[in-house]
Amino acid sequence: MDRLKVALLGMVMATIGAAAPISLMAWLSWHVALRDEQAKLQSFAARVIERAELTATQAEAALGELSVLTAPPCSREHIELMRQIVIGNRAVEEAGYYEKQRLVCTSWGRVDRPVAWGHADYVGPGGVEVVTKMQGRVLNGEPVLALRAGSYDVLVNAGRFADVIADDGIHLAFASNDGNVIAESGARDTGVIADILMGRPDSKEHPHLHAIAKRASWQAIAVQHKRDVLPELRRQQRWMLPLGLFIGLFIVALVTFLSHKRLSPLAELGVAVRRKEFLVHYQPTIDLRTGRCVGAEALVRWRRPDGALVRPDLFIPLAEDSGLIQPITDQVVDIVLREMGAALRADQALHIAINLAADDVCSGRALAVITRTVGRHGVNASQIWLEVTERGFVDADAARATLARSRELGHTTAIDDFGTGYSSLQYLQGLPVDALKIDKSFVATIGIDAVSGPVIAHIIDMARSLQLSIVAEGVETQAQADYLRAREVDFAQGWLYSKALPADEFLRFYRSMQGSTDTDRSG
Ligand SMILES: Nc1nc2c(ncn2[C@@H]2O[C@H](COP(=O)(O)O[C@H]3[C@@H](O)[C@H](n4cnc5c(=O)[nH]c(N)nc54)O[C@@H]3COP(=O)(O)O)[C@@H](O)[C@H]2O)c(=O)[nH]1
Repeated sequence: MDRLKVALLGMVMATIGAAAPISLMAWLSWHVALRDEQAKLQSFAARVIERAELTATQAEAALGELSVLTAPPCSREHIELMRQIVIGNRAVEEAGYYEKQRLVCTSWGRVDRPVAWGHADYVGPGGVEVVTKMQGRVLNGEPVLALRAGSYDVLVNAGRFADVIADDGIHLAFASNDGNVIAESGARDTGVIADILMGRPDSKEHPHLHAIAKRASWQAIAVQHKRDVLPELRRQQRWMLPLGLFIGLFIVALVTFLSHKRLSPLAELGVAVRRKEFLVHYQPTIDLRTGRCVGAEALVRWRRPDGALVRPDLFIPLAEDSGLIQPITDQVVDIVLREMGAALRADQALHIAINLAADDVCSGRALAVITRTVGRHGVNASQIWLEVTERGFVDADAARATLARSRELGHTTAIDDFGTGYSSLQYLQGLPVDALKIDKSFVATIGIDAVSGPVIAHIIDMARSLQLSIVAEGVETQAQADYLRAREVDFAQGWLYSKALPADEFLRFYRSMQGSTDTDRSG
């Protein structure tokens, strides 16, 4: 993914990451507030049911006491006993005595107008009848409910059934299961209880919240307008919104961090390794004696997704520091054998030099990869030169073992950039190497730097005394080439001959030079 896409994706994710937790917390605080208010309504409904049951139990107890009275009906003594029972019972307002289904006397005296034994609305489990709208008997203008058993009834203020102290805005109702409202209390939202009893406010869009508690033939309903949830909502939002903001900021910081990491050169290089974005150019190696191209140095390049070609000195140090160099070496080996396999098989005098990094040399791991790949392509190991810089000798014993092993396998091993590190004659003597590449900084001094000039002569003498082949790098002028040939340096590379070329161009160059000599070239 290119940088623009990563940056865009990062921005989109950061925006979503910031907005999502804040929206989620806003949504959650609303739902938690609704849930809490719903739970509160449920507890009020349950309290109404408990209150109603207590009232009914007390009224039934009064009926039980009335049923065992033995005084002559409606006598002074009987009325007094009824009154005592009413006074001693917190739920009952009045007791009545019936003969032939007509009210004859109550706890307050004889009745002057006849009240009929009306139709019972419900019959409880113990045979107690309930009349919800008692005709003809009213207490202080309030509707009453009668419970009857035997010849007696007791009147209960219907309001007692819903007589629960609730928060402002909560409407409580006590009703029969068939939808007959018996008592209501608290704020009144006209029509809402009827809606609920008819099962209408199921929709989440309904402006009211409600809870129902049921017991036997009764139900209690607690209702509240959703706008009354706002104080609870604000309470929830007081901690949820800052939490959402904090999570949002955390996500933005995380996305920013990951995007930066993803956009870092190292991350890009990691992606390049995974996607195999590397290619190889070949810088021809010229035999200074014959002037012919006898090989090439494989030099890696990184082609980025936008097509730009990145020079190795810009990414090889990063790859070496991060451990990515090993897979890069593997890819270079694979590309070289794929592109040059046929030419190498056709001309066994042709060689390709591959650069090994310090990690490859110390671990020796690259040798196994090279051996496998070379074998797969049917190429002689001797045609693959391995170049090692002096940085590869940090672990001298490991490097020595790798060089010895590569020699056993048949590769030519060369010390690259010779002269720029700490190599000495004594040090070189102990190393199993076959060739020495003189760094281009020394070649550049030929003919112009009187002080450094003798150094290259010294390096050539030293290599000669160790019977090492010599390759001069960075040959840019004919004078340099002449000097090197006069000093019997074996090979040369440099812009005098060619820059590093793509595979097909290198093969053309190599074939074009098969018949030529250095004399031809220098004209
Ligand atoms: N571990 C690996 N290292 C590698 C690999 N491929 C390259 N490298 C190392 O990267 C360094 C830079 O290489 P590059 O940019 O390709 O430069 C090479 C030549 O283009 C340049 N050169 C060649 N001729 C001339 C010249 O006449 N003048 C001049 N100014 N420059 C010239 O020199 C570089 C080759 O250097 P060397 O390797 O020392 O022969 C470089 O250190 C590469 O080693 C890889 O696959 N693995």
